[in-house]
Amino acid sequence: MVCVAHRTSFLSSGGPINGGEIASFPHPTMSKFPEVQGGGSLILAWQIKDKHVLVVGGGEVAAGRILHALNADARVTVVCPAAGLNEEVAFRVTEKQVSHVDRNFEPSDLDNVDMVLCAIDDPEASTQVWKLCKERRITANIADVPPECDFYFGSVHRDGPLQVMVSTNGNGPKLASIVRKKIAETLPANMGAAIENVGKLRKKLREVAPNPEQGPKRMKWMSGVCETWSLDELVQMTEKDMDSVLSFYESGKIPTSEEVQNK
Ligand SMILES: C[C@@]1(CC(=O)O)C2=NC(=C\c3[nH]c(c(CCC(=O)O)c3CC(=O)O)Cc3[nH]c(c(CC(=O)O)c3CCC(=O)O)/C=C3\N/C(=C\2)[C@@H](CCC(=O)O)[C@]3(C)CC(=O)O)/[C@H]1CCC(=O)O
Ligand SMILES: NC(=O)c1ccc[n+]([C@@H]2O[C@H](COP(=O)([O-])OP(=O)(O)OC[C@H]3O[C@@H](n4cnc5c(N)ncnc54)[C@H](O)[C@@H]3O)[C@@H](O)[C@H]2O)c1
Repeated sequence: MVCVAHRTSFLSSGGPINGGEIASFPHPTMSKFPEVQGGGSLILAWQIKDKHVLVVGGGEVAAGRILHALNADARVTVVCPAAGLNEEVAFRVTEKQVSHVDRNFEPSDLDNVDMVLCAIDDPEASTQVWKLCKERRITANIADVPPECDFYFGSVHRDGPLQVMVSTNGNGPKLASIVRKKIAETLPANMGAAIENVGKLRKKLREVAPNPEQGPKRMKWMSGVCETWSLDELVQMTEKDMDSVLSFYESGKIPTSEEVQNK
């Protein structure tokens, strides 16, 4: 997941203050704190693993929703007459990647459901699904009906543990897809692999320094490694290298890749 703002360097994250300068604020409306820009969405990385997602409909849009939910390890049930399933959704049913209820939606389908994704070509029925979800306080997205969405989908680039989501907040979904492709083109091909290795290293570091009091030192050191090692070096980092890097932690030193290789 990419997070644009950084908790300790928000001043340089493109707010109203140029270049992160904290000198003086002659303009009365200027503040040393980031300007609030309402009208956005709260972009989160929803942990839906093992939760129950109900997908209403089995067409092309439903197929996309199902893939997003499965990629997040959710348990997915699709309610849709078998005759209405498109090739991809039918494949997921045959492969038992999803459970299938072979009929039109019924209110009882909402029992024990954590999230509803509705993508049907029947506006009246989908508004009914939305109303029932709200009565039962179930989080829902009705495809293409912004006023009937607790959240919108976005255009997603995926590379291993990395996910980059682009939202235009309902203004232009096609443009979201174009911006996503542009962003993806600028990323190095090995970004996902580098992130995987950093994930492993962080896990090992927590084993070496498990105490909460170590938190600030641990985070500072980990950030230092990410800044010191190039992406290619992070991709090449072996388990043995990781253990070697970790042997420097106690001293606070951040070794370069060469220092680790020569150790
Ligand atoms: C990003 C993406 C994610 C996904 O669905 O996975 C997504 N729509 C995608 C494609 C797409 N959707 C539409 C077109 C046709 C061209 C066009 O109209 O532009 C295309 C292009 C195509 O198909 O290539 C039609 C459309 N969509 C919505 C409306 C209703 C309205 O605007 O009022 C209408 C008009 C219906 C009409 O006119 O009748 C509404 C929504 N669509 C959203 C998400 C949410 C806002 C996201 C944002 O603003 O960033 C939101 C609000 C709610 C939601 O559904 O969650 C996915 C691209 C994935 C990718 O390729 O990477
Ligand atoms: N947000 C987006 O990205 C986006 C893009 C294109 C279309 N849409 C919208 O999403 C909806 C679905 O589009 P599609 O292209 O997947 O349509 P589609 O015609 O391919 O699929 C509709 C599906 O809904 C099923 N269905 C209809 N009534 C049902 C009911 N009561 N219960 C269960 N299943 C039912 C049909 O059997 C079929 O499987 C449409 O409203 C469309 O406008 C959204």
